[in-house]
Amino acid sequence: MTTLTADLKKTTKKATKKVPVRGMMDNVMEQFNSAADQINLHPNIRKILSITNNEILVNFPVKMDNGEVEIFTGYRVQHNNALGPYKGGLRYHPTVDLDAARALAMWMTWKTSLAGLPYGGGKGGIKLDPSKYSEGELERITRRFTFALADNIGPEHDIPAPDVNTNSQTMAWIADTYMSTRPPAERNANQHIVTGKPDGSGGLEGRDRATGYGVYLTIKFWAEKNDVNLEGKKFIVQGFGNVGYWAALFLERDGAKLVAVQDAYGCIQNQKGIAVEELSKYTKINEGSIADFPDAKPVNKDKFFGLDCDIVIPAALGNQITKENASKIKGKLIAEGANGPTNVEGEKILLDKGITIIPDILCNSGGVVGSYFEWLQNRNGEIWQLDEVMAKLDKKMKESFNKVYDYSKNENIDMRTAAFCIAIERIEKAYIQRGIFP
Ligand SMILES: NC(=O)C1=CN([C@@H]2O[C@H](COP(=O)(O)OP(=O)(O)OC[C@H]3O[C@@H](n4cnc5c(N)ncnc54)[C@H](O)[C@@H]3O)[C@@H](O)[C@H]2O)C=CC1
Ligand SMILES: O=C(O)CCC(=O)C(=O)O
Repeated sequence: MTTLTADLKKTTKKATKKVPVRGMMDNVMEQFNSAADQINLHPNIRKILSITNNEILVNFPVKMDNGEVEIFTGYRVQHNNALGPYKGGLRYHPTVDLDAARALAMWMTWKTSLAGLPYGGGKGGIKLDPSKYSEGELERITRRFTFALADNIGPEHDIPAPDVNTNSQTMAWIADTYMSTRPPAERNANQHIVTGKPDGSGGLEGRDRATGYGVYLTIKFWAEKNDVNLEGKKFIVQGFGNVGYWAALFLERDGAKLVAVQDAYGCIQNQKGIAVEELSKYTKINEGSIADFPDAKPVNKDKFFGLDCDIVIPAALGNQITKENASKIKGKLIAEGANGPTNVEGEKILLDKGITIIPDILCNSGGVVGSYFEWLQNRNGEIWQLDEVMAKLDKKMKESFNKVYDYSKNENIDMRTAAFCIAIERIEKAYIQRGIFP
């Protein structure tokens, strides 16, 4: 008995000593609370925004190519809809869980608010590694997931979009499945149930490049404000998918030089420059991977963020820049293509070193702005041209960038806190105008 108690005590002591791993929710909540303190947010609104409105978890069966049935778990978290329907992507990745979906949904609320869109925030996905499934299996998984979610999403209620490991094909399957669940006369009026569709099926020309273009624009705007010439500037990109590829391409076209890339399969470097289109062509014949690209040398992935460069673009997953690697970063500017790539501890180190961070909710907001254009296009029965889309995107990104930049200078705070303050103040105003808190 004594021994058991002593053992229990030992275990408890050990357990309390253990350093907890920071989840994505810890980060988004710390970011939110520090902005809420800055603007002295109404306590009732702080309570509402600290929690998600709805959390949908679905388990659904799908028949695999070998005839066996596998059960998948999908999520859709709807954080807040004070400004309009929930909006945000669907991610297919082994790290998808409730904590990740909650945090990503919250970031969407701030992002859509900051961008001045009539949307709230949502996010979701399926916990799976898509590389383990055939195209046919992924189609059946997507259709089953859509069917399971169908009563909880809608073109005026919650509008999904692409994210990690989902693309225009995934969105086409979702649109097709969702529309088939509606009465025949209403089917075509539901095309805006998802954005990021292929441009032959209601998609918007330019949505494919919208996020990466927005990342590039925010870097360009920052460079202009700070008298920096992008010509010859070296940049590194983590993630060479939709966001990383397009951001790199636009930066290269402006004279900057891609010198290192990391993806899920490898990490490569060439200080003389890596040709973006050549690397992209290579990934298409190499199962999506950058590994062993002939015109670059492999690098240990733990060295990636410490490589010599001027600009760092994390464009893969969350929690990548942390207290373990932040002090090694040599770039003077971080442009967050990914959602939540820098955790709070990593950010503190970067800010102390005088490194500027263009925060995710501003930097990668070109994607959801493009999605808004697609949604309007579908709703109004229009077809927009590429040059028109890019010009409108440019204008929207510039407005957001200037708002955040000026707020940050006026209040003497970092750009993330400034972006959060602007986003939260817009939602606070909506609640107060509605008279919820007389
Ligand atoms: N697609 C969009 O329109 C938007 C995406 N984002 C964010 O941008 C990020 C990237 O999204 P997409 O480019 O759409 O995804 P994607 O699926 O097209 O590409 C993801 C890339 O990240 C790489 N990657 C995955 N795990 C990695 C790891 N552990 N280490 C290094 N690289 C890894 C993959 O190999 C791939 O190159 C995500 O954080 C997403 O939430 C943000 C706004 C909009
Ligand atoms: O295009 C959208 O609706 C949202 C894209 C997304 O998931 C994001 O901005 O993180």
